[in-house]
Amino acid sequence: MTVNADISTPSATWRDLPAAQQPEYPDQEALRAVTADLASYPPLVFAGECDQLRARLGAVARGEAFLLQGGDCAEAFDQVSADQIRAKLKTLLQMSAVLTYAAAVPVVKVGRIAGQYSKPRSKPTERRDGVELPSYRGDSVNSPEFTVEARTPDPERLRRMYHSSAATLNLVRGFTTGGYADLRQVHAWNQDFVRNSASGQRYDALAREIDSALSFMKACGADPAEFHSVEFYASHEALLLDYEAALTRVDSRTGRLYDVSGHMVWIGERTRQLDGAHIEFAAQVRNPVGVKLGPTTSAEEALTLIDRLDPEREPGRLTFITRMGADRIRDRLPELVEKVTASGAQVVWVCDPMHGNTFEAASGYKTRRFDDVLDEVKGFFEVHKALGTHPGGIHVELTGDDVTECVGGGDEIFVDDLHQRYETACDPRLNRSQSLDLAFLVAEMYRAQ
Ligand SMILES: O=C[C@H](O)[C@H](O)COP(=O)(O)O
Ligand SMILES: C=C(OP(=O)(O)O)C(=O)O
Repeated sequence: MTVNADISTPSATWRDLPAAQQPEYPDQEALRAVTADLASYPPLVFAGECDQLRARLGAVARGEAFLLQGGDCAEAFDQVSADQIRAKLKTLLQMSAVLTYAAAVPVVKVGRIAGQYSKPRSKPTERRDGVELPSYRGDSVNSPEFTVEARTPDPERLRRMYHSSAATLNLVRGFTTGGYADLRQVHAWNQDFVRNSASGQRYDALAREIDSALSFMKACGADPAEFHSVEFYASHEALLLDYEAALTRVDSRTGRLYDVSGHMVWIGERTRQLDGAHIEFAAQVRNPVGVKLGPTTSAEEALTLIDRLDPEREPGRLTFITRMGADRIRDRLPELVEKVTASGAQVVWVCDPMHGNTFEAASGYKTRRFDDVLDEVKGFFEVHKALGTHPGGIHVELTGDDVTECVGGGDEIFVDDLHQRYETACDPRLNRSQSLDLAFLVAEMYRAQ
């Protein structure tokens, strides 16, 4: 049971600090009314579930499991449909089956889902044909159309974010515990895909092996409950502090604060200032938290983040999601890992191979090369191997749809193909085939490790 946190209590110390990347709402009274309503709504997740994820991530920190975290760059309100949610889940389940079976490691599955509606932007405004308007900041803030009305931040969108997250989470819970995620469905997840895709065919061969292994185990009398449902957790960037605070509640079991908008929340590269509101907010809640670390992060900053966010040095509490870029990871990561390890902290190290590898194609589309994504993951594994530390997982932007947003991959997408199905609301995502390719390659790297 959780009860509302009084957001004017000392736990709201973040309110006195500068908060980067917040929308400028023209109607503050409307914002207050919406957040007051949100504070009265039921939690989207339970504190006990957050504790369970923290324990699972503790196993990752100790080198006993691998984290697969993935989903849309930005979820969109008009894509809260059964088909879209199932496609994302199916892709993550397939990737997880590949990693579990081919790398023989337990996989902790966390979606960028049911709350990933807010985007930090490089520039506060966008200019087109001499007209300047606020940038699109995700469906929780405004709308992508280039009109004054669409781009004006509207606090009512926070309410839609809550309801969209609730609907998504409800379906995800149904899929993951109601039979769809049963390992015996390992073929079914691939049915619409296998015929015309190299990665689909490779997956099908693996699914056949899994099937035989399951039949063998069943014949031996082993058919554990773990094979019939999966533990799946929801995560998003805790960007809009008004929303996150309205969903922060006191856990009646422990008296501690939990952000019940998602199981895990992370603080982005653009909002992780040590003296800023986001880190202060994350320090107050008991959820497992992540922090993105870009290529300019110093070892001192990483150590201070540990002191702030994981003072009890609890494995699973803090995940560092590095996003250095393929050309910098081998230079930048070793010092961070070495100094953090020397400090005695046991954080989860995760590689986001997407955000340091974005570029604009001549056609104007933002894109990423599959080879750069792969190279960053390779660099991540190399660094951890050299230091004897655990490459804890990957964090990827992906979709279950056959979009053409990133170039390369086994079923190669060329720069000239980008226009065919470029559907992301913000950054380019791996499509289903590229996601599976990545899972197979990561599994190979993990085994070699
Ligand atoms: O997903 C991450 C950021 O929101 C995104 O990379 C920012 O993109 P921009 O540089 O186009 O603002
Ligand atoms: C904005 C994101 O990443 P970063 O903070 O690493 O730029 C993101 O993961 O959506």
